Amino acid sequence: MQEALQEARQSPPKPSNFCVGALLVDMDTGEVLSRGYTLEVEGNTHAEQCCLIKLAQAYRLPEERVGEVLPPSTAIYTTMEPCNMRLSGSLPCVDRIIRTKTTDGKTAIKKVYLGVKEPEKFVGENQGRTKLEEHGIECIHVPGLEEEILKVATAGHEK
Ligand SMILES: Nc1nc(=O)c(N)c(NC[C@H](O)[C@H](O)[C@H](O)COP(=O)(O)O)[nH]1
Ligand SMILES: [Zn+2]
Repeated sequence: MQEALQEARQSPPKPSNFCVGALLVDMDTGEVLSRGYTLEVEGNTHAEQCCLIKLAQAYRLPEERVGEVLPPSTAIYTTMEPCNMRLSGSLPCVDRIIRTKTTDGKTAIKKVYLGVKEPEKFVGENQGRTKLEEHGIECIHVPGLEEEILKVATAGHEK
């Protein structure tokens, strides 16, 4: 989670979203497969989305096929819980995580480690965790960095 927070610190602050950082990790080997932060990839991109896009690009695949190159027991560490609705209308990260299907039809991402729940500033209560759990994806809150994560996440918000 510390490494994800390091990523978040690189995100350009904006009043209309949160600065978030994320890592994709192979749980069997501990290898960091990809890392990203909000707005890293061009467009209005989220940290989790950037991790998936960058890995897909490395394999010359579109993001929606990234599940084909993810190990079967992948975890995503994200400083803020994945979004389940976005004001911009872009596909939420919960759906991007769920569609990382491997060839056996299961999701490659099995665990989501999150630093904080999403503050109810933009879209009210984030129901993402329920949806992830319904798809057999375990959500684990990693305590201890909440204050720092939120300070970084809201850097672009008016004081
Ligand atoms: N988990 C997560 N990772 C991010 O990288 C990010 N920026 C958010 N932010 C959640 C917030 O709800 C949305 O940023 C707003 O709803 C605005 O939506 P857009 O980002 O413009 O699509 N959440
Ligand atoms: Zn998102």
